Amino acid sequence: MESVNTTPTTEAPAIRLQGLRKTFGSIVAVDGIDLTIKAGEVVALLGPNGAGKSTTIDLALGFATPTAGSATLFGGDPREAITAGRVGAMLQGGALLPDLTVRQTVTLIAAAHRHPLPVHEALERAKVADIAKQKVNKLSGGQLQRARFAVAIVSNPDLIFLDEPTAAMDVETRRTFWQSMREFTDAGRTVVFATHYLDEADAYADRIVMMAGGRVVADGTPAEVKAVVSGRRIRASFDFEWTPEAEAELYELPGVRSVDRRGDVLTIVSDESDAALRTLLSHHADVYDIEVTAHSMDDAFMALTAGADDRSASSTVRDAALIGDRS
Ligand SMILES: Nc1ncnc2c1ncn2[C@@H]1O[C@H](COP(=O)(O)OP(=O)(O)OP(=O)(O)O)[C@@H](O)[C@H]1O
Repeated sequence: MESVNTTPTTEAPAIRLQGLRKTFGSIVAVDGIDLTIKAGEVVALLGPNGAGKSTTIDLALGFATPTAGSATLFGGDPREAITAGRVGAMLQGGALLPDLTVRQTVTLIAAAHRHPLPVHEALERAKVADIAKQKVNKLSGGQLQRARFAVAIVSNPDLIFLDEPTAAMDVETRRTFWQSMREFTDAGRTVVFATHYLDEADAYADRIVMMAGGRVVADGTPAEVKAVVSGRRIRASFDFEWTPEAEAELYELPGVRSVDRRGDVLTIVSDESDAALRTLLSHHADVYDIEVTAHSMDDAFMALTAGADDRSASSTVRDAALIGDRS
């Protein structure tokens, strides 16, 4: 009788980067990154231009050799995972053959894999079934991105890397793209995507890894990253006379961090926004058009990536909160 090994195995992380570093001459593109991404996580890689996002993805895929450190996928060499069809990628500038149709392109890639999705399924999932007969060189920028997504998923990968996948997509196409991504990840697949659209990261990622100057400056859930910039913003129009005394009084409101005035609009940032608003209204019952908003991902991005080039950036949200507090 054949023996069956029923011992449970601990699944290796989808991605493990250890002490990862890459230099190009005197340029330090990636400056010592330690990152573990578990299977099933949807991770957004954020950071300003030149932060090292694309280089990190290239290193994780084994497309570039690290100057120091290591990158593994599912506990092994990235090239093994790629050969096994476990990894799909949509990279910046990844070219497709111009004279093939979308269907021919996806069919060609499917043939190179052992356990591909049926071609019609990949076309439907990427929402390109309607343009399957169109030649690649006749596609618009947004259509081309969707075709490249079909190519990335046809191997039926467990892990997918997307480098600025929605660049060149209009608002509606972006929405449709993320809907198909969400359907695709419902099956527990791991996704790492780099983007400049902070709203996308906020809406679709479980985890945000923010990079600046080749380092990780924040790593946490979208809510944790946004919480780095503490307080809420109260904005209101006012009619009262703006005097030094009136301004000083506003600084006495509970939890106030800042007071700003533009024309007849007042902005107060407070850690105790409910109490601050109540007190404000008790002193100035006539303020109107009141808005209370949480800080946005844009605010967190600005606070976390500012001054990263001085290489003093920290590596966790907790530490990064200090950067936010000081700014
Ligand atoms: N092949 C290369 N040769 C020389 N320098 C490079 C190379 N690739 C990247 N760099 C440099 O490494 C740094 C990081 O670049 P990278 O493309 O990884 O950043 P990024 O965060 O993806 O930026 P973007 O948002 O603009 O795509 C930059 O200073 C870039 O100029």
